Amino acid sequence: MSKILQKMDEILLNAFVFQALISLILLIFITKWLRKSTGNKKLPPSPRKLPILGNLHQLGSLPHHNLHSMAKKHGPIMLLHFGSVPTVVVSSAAAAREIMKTNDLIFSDRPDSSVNRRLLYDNKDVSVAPYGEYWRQLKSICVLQLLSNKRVQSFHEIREEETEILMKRVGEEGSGCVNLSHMFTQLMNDVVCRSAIGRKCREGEDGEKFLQLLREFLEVLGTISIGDFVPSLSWINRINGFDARVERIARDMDEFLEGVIRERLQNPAVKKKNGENFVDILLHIYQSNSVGVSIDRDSIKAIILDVFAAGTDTTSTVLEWAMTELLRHPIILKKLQDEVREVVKDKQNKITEKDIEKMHYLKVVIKETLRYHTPIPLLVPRIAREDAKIMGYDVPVGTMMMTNAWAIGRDPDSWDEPERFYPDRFLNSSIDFQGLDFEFIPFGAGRRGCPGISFAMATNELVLANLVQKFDWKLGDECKELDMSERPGVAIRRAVPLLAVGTQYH
Ligand code: HEM
Repeated sequence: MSKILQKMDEILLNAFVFQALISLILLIFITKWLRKSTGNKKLPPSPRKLPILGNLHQLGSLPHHNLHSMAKKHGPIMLLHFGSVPTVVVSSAAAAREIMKTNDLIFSDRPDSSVNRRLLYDNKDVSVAPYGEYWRQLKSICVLQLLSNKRVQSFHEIREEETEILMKRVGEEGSGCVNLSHMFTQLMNDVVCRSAIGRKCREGEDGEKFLQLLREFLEVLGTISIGDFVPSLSWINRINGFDARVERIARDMDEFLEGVIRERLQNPAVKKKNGENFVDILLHIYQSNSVGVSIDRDSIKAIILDVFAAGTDTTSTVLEWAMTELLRHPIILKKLQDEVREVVKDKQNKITEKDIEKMHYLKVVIKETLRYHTPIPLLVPRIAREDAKIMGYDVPVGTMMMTNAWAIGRDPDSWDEPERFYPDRFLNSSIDFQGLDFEFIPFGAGRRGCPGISFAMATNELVLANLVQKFDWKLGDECKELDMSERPGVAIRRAVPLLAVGTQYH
C-alpha cells in the first residue's frame, strides 16, 4: 500500500514539474513574441485607454476639438485605440508631410468600413476603394475626365443659372431674414445633381423624397459603426435598427440611380438637351471600354454617390462659414465688397469667371475660411499598408491614420494669431491649398488628395462674389445673435442655420 502511495506521489510530482516546465516555456515564448511585436518598437505617446473601448469615449461629438486638446498634452503624433483599431493621429504640418509626402505610398489605402461597403457597392467608388489598379483607373477618370479644369469650365452655365436663382430668392426676401444655410444647401445640391445626372434631383414627383434620402445617406456615411471598432459589440447595430436603416438607404439609392442610368440609356434626346454630364461620360467609358478601363454599372453608381457625398455639404459649408465670418467682421466684408464692385463697376451686374480672376481678396477670404473652418477637419482616414516610421516613431502595418487638418490650420508654430479670422495673412503669401503646403491642407494631399478642388472653388467664388456685390448684409433684428456652434458630421456645418438680412445694392 505504501509503495502504491509512493508511486502516485512520484507521478503527481512529475506531472507538476512537467506542467511547470511547459508553462515556463510558454511564458518565455509569449514574452519574446510580445517583445518582438511591440517591445523593440518605439510607438508614439498614448493617452490612457479603457478596456474594450480604448479611447473611443474620448472623441466626443466634435472629435477635431477633443483630439486637438489631447495633442496639446501628448504631442503632434499620438497613438490611440478606437476599440481594437490602433489609430495614429497627427496634428502638425511636419507630421502630415511625412504621411502624405514622404510615406504617401504606404498611407494610400483607406480603412474598411461595413457601412461604406454596403452603401458604396463594395467600395467600388473612388474615395474608399482600396489602393490598387482599380482605384488608379477610377482616380484617373475623375482627374482627367470628370473634374478636369476643362470639364469644370464646361459647367459654367449651370453655376451661373443656379447663382442667379439664389440671388433672386435673396432679393425676394426684402428686409426679412434669409436662411442662407438652407439656400446654400439647395444651391449645391442643384449644381452637383445637374453636373452629375443632368437634372435637379429635387425635380419630379419623387424629388423631395430623394433629398430626404440624400440627407440620410450623408448622415449614415459619417457614422462610426461600433462593430467596425469593437467587433464583439456589432450586435448593437442589429438591435438598434442601424443595420436595417443602412440596408434601406442602400436599396433606395440603388433604385434611384438605376432609374437615372435607364433614363440616359433609353432617351438620348435628354442627353442632347442638357449636354454631357458625369453619368453620360461614365456610360461612354463603360460601353466603349476604350481606355482599357474595366468599370461596370455598379462602379458608375458608386462614383455618382461619391460626387454627391464629397461635393455637396463640403462646398456649401464653405459658403456658410464665409458668410458667417463676413457678418462678424464688417471691415473685411466692406473690403471684399469694394473689390468685387470695383471689378464689375462698368458691367451690368453680371459677374463672369474672368472677372473672378481679378478678385484677389475674394480668393483670400475663401482661403481663410478653409483654414479657420476646415470643412472636413480630420480629412478622410488612411491606413498603413506596411510598417512605417513617422517623426521617429514606429507605425505598424494596419494602423489607421488620421490627420487633424483643422488643428494644423490653428497651430501657432505655423500661423501668427491663428485664432483670428484674418484673410489678409494670405495676401502676400504663396501658401495654397493644392497639397504642397502642409500647414494648410483642407483638401488633403498626395495620391489620395481631393480631385474636386476646381469644381468646389468655381462655385464658391462665383456665389460669394455675387452675394457681396448685389447685397449689403447685416444681422436682422430677429437674428441678432450669431451662434458659432458646430454640428457633428463629416463636413462640419453650423449647428444653427445662418440667418441674415440682405439689402439690394444699387
Ligand atoms: C470645399 C469642398 C471640398 C473639400 C473641403 C474636400 C475635401 C476632401 C478631402 C479632405 C479629401 C481626402 C483627401 C486625402 O485623403 O488626402 C477628399 C477626397 C475626395 N474628394 Fe473632395 N473635397 C471637396 C469637394 C469635392 C468635390 C466638389 C468633389 C467632386 C465633385 C470631391 C471629390 C472627392 C473625391 C472623389 C475624393 C477621394 C479621392 C481619393 O480617395 O483618391 N471633393 N476631399
